[in-house]
Amino acid sequence: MAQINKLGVIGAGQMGNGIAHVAALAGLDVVLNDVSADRLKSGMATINGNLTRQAAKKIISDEARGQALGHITLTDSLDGLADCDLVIETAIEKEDVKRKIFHDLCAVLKPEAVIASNTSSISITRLAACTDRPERFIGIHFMNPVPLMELVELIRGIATDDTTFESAKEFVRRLGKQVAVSEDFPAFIVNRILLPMINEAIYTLYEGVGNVEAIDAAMKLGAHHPMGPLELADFIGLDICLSIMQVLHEGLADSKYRPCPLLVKYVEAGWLGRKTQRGFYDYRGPKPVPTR
Ligand SMILES: CC(=O)CC(=O)SCCNC(=O)CCNC(=O)[C@H](O)C(C)(C)COP(=O)(O)OP(=O)(O)OC[C@H]1O[C@@H](n2cnc3c(N)ncnc32)[C@H](O)[C@@H]1OP(=O)(O)O
Ligand SMILES: NC(=O)C1=CN([C@@H]2O[C@H](COP(=O)(O)OP(=O)(O)OC[C@H]3O[C@@H](n4cnc5c(N)ncnc54)[C@H](OP(=O)(O)O)[C@@H]3O)[C@@H](O)[C@H]2O)C=CC1
Repeated sequence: MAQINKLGVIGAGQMGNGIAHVAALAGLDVVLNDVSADRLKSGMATINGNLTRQAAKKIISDEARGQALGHITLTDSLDGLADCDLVIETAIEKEDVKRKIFHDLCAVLKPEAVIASNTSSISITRLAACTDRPERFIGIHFMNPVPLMELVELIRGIATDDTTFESAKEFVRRLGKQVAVSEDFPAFIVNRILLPMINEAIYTLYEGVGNVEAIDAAMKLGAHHPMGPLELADFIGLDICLSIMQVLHEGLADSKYRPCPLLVKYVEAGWLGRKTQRGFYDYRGPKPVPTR
């Protein structure tokens, strides 16, 4: 089984910085890549902030915090990932963007390295087919926020070999997370169940059954969910929610997965949730205010 010592992470957004955070804490060398130098800087600032909070709460020691930061290097070029043992792609949930990344990555990455995608919904078999190593390609799907969530889904493509699967399992265990194995179907397990629920909450808002506050309170207090579905949608990112619903709708060809027109409208407005400071809530003031 291939030992993973050096990890590459493509995309320094909320998932990329979370994966870099937990891998560095587990003692792996991490190279974090993004197309934008500003994104790399803000990703690193987020990691630093989250590690500092964990140290302040005595979840980790100051020494562990310092060591983790020392394990992370930044690069704005895929060449910087050439000698990684495993590279996890965490760019936006658009298949054409991911395909281009894998095409360019394969040209520079050592042949024995494993490539993974953190995609929320896209077929692993299809992504693997655009690489030079479908047998060493796998879905490693972390949950958000990565430092706090226990689960990682592992998804084998049709060609993924046993060595790659076992290495990925060992990697996830080393990060202290639990594995759930999913077959390669649209949106896998967690999002196959979670996203239709969120989409239904948006329909509930669209049809005027309740307002934002009522819907979130109903599910928090009435079903004991830690976050209301609209608050959670803002947290995930409304662009990501829409992409997942589109993959479910197209992949399963069932109208029950039709993305709510209100979700489409928010994304078209650029109101993507927390990351753009506006979604079902407006985050620009001292406390989130419902937008409906
Ligand atoms: C879309 C996909 O493909 C798949 C997905 O990921 S779907 C999304 C899955 N995730 C969820 O469903 C999350 C649902 N929410 C929760 O479980 C909880 O609200 C939560 C775990 C996020 C927060 O827990 P909570 O009990 O509400 O506590 P809360 O007080 O808000 O936060 C606990 C601590 O974690 C911290 N925290 C939040 N995000 C963090 C992060 N990224 N890194 C480190 N710490 C973080 C909080 O700041 C807080 O610390 P302080 O008390 O020092 O402020
Ligand atoms: N949000 C969530 O709750 C979860 C998301 N996921 C999945 O993880 C992936 C990332 O999501 P998330 O972190 O939320 O998204 P973000 O939008 O927060 O981050 C994506 C990052 O990738 C960067 N990026 C875009 N194109 C490239 C490229 N060609 N090369 C390198 N970096 C690039 C973006 O830069 P820029 O902004 O400059 O374009 C941005 O920094 C998606 O596939 C998503 O479905 C999985 C689990 C949970």
